[in-house]
Amino acid sequence: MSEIRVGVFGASGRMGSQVVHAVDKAEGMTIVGGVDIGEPRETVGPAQVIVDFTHPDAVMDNIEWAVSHGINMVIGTTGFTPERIARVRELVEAHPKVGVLIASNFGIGAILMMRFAEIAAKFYPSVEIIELHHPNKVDAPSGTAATTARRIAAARDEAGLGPVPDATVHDDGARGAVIDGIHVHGVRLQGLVAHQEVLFGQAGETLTIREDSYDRVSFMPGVVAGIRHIVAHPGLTLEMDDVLNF
Ligand SMILES: NC(=O)C1=CN([C@@H]2O[C@H](COP(=O)(O)OP(=O)(O)OC[C@H]3O[C@@H](n4cnc5c(N)ncnc54)[C@H](OP(=O)(O)O)[C@@H]3O)[C@@H](O)[C@H]2O)C=CC1
Ligand SMILES: O=C(O)C1=N[C@H](C(=O)O)C[C@H](O)C1
Repeated sequence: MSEIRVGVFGASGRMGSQVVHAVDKAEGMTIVGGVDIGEPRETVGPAQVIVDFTHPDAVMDNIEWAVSHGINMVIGTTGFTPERIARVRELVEAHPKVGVLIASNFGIGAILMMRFAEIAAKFYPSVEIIELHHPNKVDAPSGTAATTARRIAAARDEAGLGPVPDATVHDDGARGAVIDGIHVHGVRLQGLVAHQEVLFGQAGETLTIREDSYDRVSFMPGVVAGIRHIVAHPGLTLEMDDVLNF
């Protein structure tokens, strides 16, 4: 079988450079081009899959371009609101042969953390998220924290839990951002890479689910699995649960 031809948007970035290396080493796929800001996207023209780790301000335009050129995408760039997801859904519906995978985190521990948090959500009235990242991160709160908050909120809704009872806000941001009713706190600190804690509480007990990525190499098996998945799955795939089959 022929190799999957992979292009990378954001190829010189912290993540993009790791992706180039990981795809180069992976069996059954090969790098056909990399693009950075200001460079022509046509460079990756022969690609079957484009991996995008660029910037929340750039990613929607990149998707419009790739999907309209019939190229599948694996997207790790963050900044996806429900409105942005709806637009991507429209695009892939208009190009039914194309697959787009959007995952806010490709690390296995983070994928499990989000799932575990979703399972725990219905058992605890109180919940808060703390995300901790390197200081050069462009966005806050992180995509992982936003996705976790939305999934927890959906699980709470489904279980008939009301709003989190501890959400008093009369301060200068000390209680963090609020996403779908869930408080999210962002820490930016030299020495960190990517970390998150989800704290659950009820009378007399807490549960903390924590994941730490110490090196961006931790995201690479997920990216490679995403590339293999998307060439066989047209349409929109959100997050890694279906890719990992759980
Ligand atoms: N889903 C996941 O598992 C992970 C997601 N991320 C997300 O990935 C994104 C990138 O993170 P990171 O690699 O740390 O960031 P970097 O700033 O290190 O890399 C981004 C790269 O994209 C380039 N770039 C910016 N705009 C464009 C564009 N329009 N076309 C092509 N290239 C462009 C930048 O170029 P220049 O430097 O010249 O601006 C840079 O080389 C963020 O949204 C981050 O949150 C990060 C880690 C894991
Ligand atoms: O910018 C990063 O570094 C990361 N971004 C993603 C996010 O915003 O959740 C994934 C991971 O946390 C690393």
